[in-house]
Amino acid sequence: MSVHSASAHASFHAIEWRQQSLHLLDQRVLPHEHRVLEYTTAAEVADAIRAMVVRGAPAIGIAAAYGYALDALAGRDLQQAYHVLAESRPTAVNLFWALERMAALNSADAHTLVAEARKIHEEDIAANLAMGEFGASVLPENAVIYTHCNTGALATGGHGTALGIIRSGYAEGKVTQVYAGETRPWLQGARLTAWELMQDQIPVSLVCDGAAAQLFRQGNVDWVIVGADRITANGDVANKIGTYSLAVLAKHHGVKVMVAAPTTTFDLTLASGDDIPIEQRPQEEVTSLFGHPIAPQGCHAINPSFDVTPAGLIDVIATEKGLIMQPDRDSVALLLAR
Ligand SMILES: CSC[C@@H](O)[C@@H](O)C(=O)COP(=O)(O)O
Repeated sequence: MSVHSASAHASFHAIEWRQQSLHLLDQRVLPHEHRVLEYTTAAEVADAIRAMVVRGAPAIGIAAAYGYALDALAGRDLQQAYHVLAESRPTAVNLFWALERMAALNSADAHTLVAEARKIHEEDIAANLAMGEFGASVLPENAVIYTHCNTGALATGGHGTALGIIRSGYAEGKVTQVYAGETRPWLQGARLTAWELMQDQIPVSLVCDGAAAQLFRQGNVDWVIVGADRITANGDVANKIGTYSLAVLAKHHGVKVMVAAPTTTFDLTLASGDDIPIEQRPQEEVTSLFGHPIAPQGCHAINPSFDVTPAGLIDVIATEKGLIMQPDRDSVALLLAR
C-alpha cells in the first residue's frame, strides 16, 4: 500500500482576498490559461458567479460573502448587495446560506463583515478536510472511483468535497484510479478535475459522459463520488446535470454512490428534491462549444444545469459531521442535529 501526501493547499487560489479586493481565478479559461480577475463590488461578483468565473456550490457561497463585504467596505446599500448576489444563480443553497450569515451581522462594521467572509472561507476548508476523512473511511482498498463535474479546490474553499474524499483516499493509499466524466456543456471534468488530479499526480482517465455505463458494466468502478448543490430534508440531491443518470446506472450495475457535501449544502426548508429550483442556462452553451457553433444554426436546445437524484439511489452522504448511510428524512435530521 503506497501512501501519498494530501494537502489542503493547492498550487493555486481559486478565491483570494487581498487587502480590500477579491481575486478570482477565471475558471472559464482553465487549464490552458491562468488568469486572475479582481473585483471590488457585489454586482461584479454576482456577474462573475453567473458567468462561471467562479463556480461550485461552496465556492459560490464564499465568493458571495466576500462580494457582500466589498459593498460594506464601500458604504453601499447592503440590502441591494444581498439581492444582486442572490439573483446570480438559483440552485446552490450555499449562496443563500452565506448571504444570510452575512446579513445577520448587518449592524456590524465593514471590517467585521470582511472577517466573517474570511471565516466562512476557512470553515469550508476545515469541513472539506473532515469530510475527506469520513468519506475515505468507507472506501475499500484499491478503490476505483468515477466522479462528475469538478468538486475540488476550485469549487470550494480548498481540498474539495467529492474530490477531497478522493484526495484523502489517495493519501491513505486506498484510491488507485479515478475516472473523470467530461461533464458537458462546461466540461468541468475535462478542464478542471483532470487538471487538479494531474497536479496532485493522482491517476486519472478522462471519459466522455456517455462512457460511464460501459465502464460500470465491465466491473471497472467501485464507487461513484459526486458533490451536491442542494440536499433536501429527505436526502434528495441536486447536483450537476448527469448525476442522476450516473446514480441510475450505478444502481443497475451494483456500483456504490457517495455524495459529498458540507452541512451548508442542506436545505431543510424543502421537503424533497421536487422543490429545488433548477437553473436553466442559455441554449448556446449546448449548441456551441466555447463560442464555436456545433449544432445547425437555429437549432433549439434545452440546458438544465442540474438534476435531482432521489435519496433512494444514494448509499452514503459524507459531511464534515459524519456519514449519513442510506439517507432518508430520519437519518438526515439525526446527523444535522449533531
Ligand atoms: C463542491 S462542488 C459541488 C457542486 O457544486 C458541483 O458538483 C457542481 O454541480 C458544480 O456545478 P457548476 O455549474 O460548475 O457550479
